[in-house]
Amino acid sequence: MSQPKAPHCGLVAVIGAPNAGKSTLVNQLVGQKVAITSAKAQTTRARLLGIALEGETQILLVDTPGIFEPRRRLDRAMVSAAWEGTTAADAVLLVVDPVKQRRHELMPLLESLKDRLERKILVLNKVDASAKEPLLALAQELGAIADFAEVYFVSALTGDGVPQLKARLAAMMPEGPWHYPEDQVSDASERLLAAEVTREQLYRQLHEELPYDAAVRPESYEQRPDGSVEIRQQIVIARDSQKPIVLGKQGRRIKEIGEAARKELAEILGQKVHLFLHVKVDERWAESREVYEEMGLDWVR
Ligand SMILES: Nc1nc2c(ncn2[C@@H]2O[C@H](COP(=O)(O)OP(=O)(O)OP(=O)(O)O)[C@@H](O)[C@H]2O)c(=O)[nH]1
Repeated sequence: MSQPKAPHCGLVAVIGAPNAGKSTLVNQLVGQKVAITSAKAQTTRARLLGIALEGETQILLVDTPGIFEPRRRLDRAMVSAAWEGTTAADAVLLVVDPVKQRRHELMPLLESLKDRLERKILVLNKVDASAKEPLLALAQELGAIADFAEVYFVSALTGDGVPQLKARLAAMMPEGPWHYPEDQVSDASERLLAAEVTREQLYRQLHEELPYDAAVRPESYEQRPDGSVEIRQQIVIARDSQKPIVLGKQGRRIKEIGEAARKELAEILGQKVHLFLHVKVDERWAESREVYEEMGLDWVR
């Protein structure tokens, strides 16, 4: 792998309450879609890493799942993945939505930041949707709880303020060789990314009808000689009664989900995509080690 003359490389952990805009910010910092964003909270299950480049510096971003009260095993695994990603970081970004502050989720995060040695940066996001004065007051209030090295006001959506944040992050990264080739923006395998895209469509199209009880498992991912890619995935649901919801009348719903995911994938991968979806009922999927590992999560007791 070729390296620049004076390479710098470091890790930045991105934490925040669900829906604060972490995925959107990572995408904006990287400059293209890597992490999957959605209006529904807690959708980030797999740990995806965004890689941002700024001059000779590579910034590795750990986009963590929303941290919340863990109940099921799956939830505990998400929380553990979130924190695992933040242990050896060179900086921690706390992303806050100043409008919907979700204090019950924000406060424990702020508390836990107190003991952390990394450089802490407060990012007040969504400035496009909030008034200025309360923002300053909020920055002061949160700054009194955890000791932030810096505060940034950004809009991850429009990109406002993000270049400044990125330049500053780059300046904090230690000297060291790049970990990834220049053209790589994510270490998530394409299989996993493809499953994330389908899962996002599943949630987007089924809204509240199918809360968190579904997973998308990658089955196969094969390059065809004609330059296209054939992707097979399983939509795993917990109950038989959910099958008609996913399939829709005469299979129309799953067809639409597949079509939207296929289009998006073709765009991201830059090649023609053949996507095959199958629905499988597995009552115990949320307790299955295999499903966890496929999603890039560790199995926690
Ligand atoms: N107006 C506005 N909306 C934003 C901004 N950043 C993110 N959003 C929206 O907020 C919602 C949540 O954004 P995500 O990036 O998915 O949030 P997240 O923190 O990764 O969420 P989890 O995966 O649930 O932890 C989405 O609907 C985004 O479009 C912003 O700067 N301005």
